[in-house]
Amino acid sequence: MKSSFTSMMLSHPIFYFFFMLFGIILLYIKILKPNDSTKKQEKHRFPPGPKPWPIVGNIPEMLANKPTFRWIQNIMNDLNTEIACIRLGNIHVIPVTSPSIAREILMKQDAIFASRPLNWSSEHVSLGYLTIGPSPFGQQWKKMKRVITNELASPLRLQWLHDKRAEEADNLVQYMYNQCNNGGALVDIRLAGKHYGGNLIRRLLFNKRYFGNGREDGGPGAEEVEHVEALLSVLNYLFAFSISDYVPLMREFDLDGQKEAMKKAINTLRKYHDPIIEERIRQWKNGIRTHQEDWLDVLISLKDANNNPFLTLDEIKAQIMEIMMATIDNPYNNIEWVLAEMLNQPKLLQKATEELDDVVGKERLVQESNIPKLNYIKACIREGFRLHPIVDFNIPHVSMEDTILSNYFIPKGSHILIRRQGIGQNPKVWKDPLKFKPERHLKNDGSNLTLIDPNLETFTFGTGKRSCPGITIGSTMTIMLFARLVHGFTWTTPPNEHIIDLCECVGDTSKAKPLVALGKPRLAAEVYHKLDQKKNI
Ligand code: HEM
Repeated sequence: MKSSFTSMMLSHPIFYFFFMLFGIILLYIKILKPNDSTKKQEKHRFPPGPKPWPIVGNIPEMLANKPTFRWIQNIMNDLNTEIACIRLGNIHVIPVTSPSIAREILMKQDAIFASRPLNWSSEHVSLGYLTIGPSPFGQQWKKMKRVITNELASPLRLQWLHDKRAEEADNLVQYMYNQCNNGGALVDIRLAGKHYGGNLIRRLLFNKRYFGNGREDGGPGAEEVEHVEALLSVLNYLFAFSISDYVPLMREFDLDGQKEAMKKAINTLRKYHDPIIEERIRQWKNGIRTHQEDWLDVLISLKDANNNPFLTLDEIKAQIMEIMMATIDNPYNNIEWVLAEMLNQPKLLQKATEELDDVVGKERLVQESNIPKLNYIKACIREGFRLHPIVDFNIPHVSMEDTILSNYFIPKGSHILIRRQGIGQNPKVWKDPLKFKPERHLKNDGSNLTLIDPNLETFTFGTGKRSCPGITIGSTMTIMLFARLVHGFTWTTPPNEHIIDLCECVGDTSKAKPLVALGKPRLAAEVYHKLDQKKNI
């Protein structure tokens, strides 16, 4: 009875009608019916940008218009837009110059935009995404972020490292004094700033300033010059718009020569770092070392729940290289620009000096404990970060799902490039955006100023999940570097230069010519001589 009913139904035309209808519905749901992403895309357009070619997108224009960051700046200026879309291969690259869109990315939609792009250079430098900066959002990033935030850069740990920082701030003054104590001399400020940063970070990580024999006058030896240049060179090649990052078929090739140059710089760094790290691990294993003295000791001593080392050798090596790189570039670039701008407006320099004399006096050197009272000094540094960040593009963020940003469709996998300089010089946000005016950062109530800008109108450290974990140490270093230079010495333009040339490099946002200024000691001679005595203790 049952089977005759089934066969009757199967032979009935209505069955075929419903069968076809069901098939069509399925087809519609699976293929034809727009999914969420297509719906979003239909309602919202991509941000404005140049029309892409099939497959390669805008790569041909990118290759014809080096440096890429200036090409992107020009596209945004021509389109008069604060958000754009440039297709490189099949990747949507989204540059942004508006603080409100940056807040949407890093605050409102932080969970969506908290990843990083996968590419050859970051994979290579992080030994396969073992470190924080270039790692995509995930367990490894969380593990290493906790290590830096809780173990290395916590307030207690930074307090523990105070004397090492003080020692390098003293060394800076002594090195400058040695150069100009005979009635004044021309001093290379960029060199001094770079090596203060290099000395400081080597001191914090390895408890040493010099890899080699060093120099009596406190300046960098050949090894330290090579070390700092290699750090800067690796930074230069990270996220440097290599074609192979956008066209997967090209991954194995080195068309722009970037891979070779980066490998060379990484090998230089490993030549200096690895023997120290390996020897130190041996010392801890053999019980020769039992007392923590620096960040390397802290990293080696971390233990998991079973009392095994928490970090592998590769994790320690890669993370140390990343910390070195993260520390080196921002402080020296900032103070070089700030001093250059202020040499062209000597009244500002005078105001900064007066603040230091009021707060510190002239009988001793400025110390970290003075920082809360140095609001004008901090305003100058903030103004430097606004106008002259070391690179225009922040480290790229990657969208982990399709989303809408400022009413535009942003597909999953897009690379978001928040333009630090674009934000800092945005005329909708800042009056006279190209003028160096520290006063704009001062608060009327005179309360303690910091270098952080929670509104992201100056994009210095970012915010949200991928924000900088080195804010305190980075701020302290930059402030101390600038304050020691201004408090300890008078600075004027070189005799044959009435005005400092403020042109930027074509290839990046650094000052085209290194700043050289005429320096003279301005404190009592005993203040500098005391440093000599300390050294001899
Ligand atoms: C004045 C000095 C510094 C400035 C201006 C600065 C700025 C920044 C910025 C803008 C970012 C990217 C934020 C984002 O992607 O949205 C960043 C990330 C980072 N910074 Fe700094 N930084 C400084 C010093 C340091 C120092 C001293 C350290 C290490 C102790 C450090 C470690 C890092 C790390 C590990 C990241 C990656 C964070 C992540 O991807 O989760 N930075 N920094």
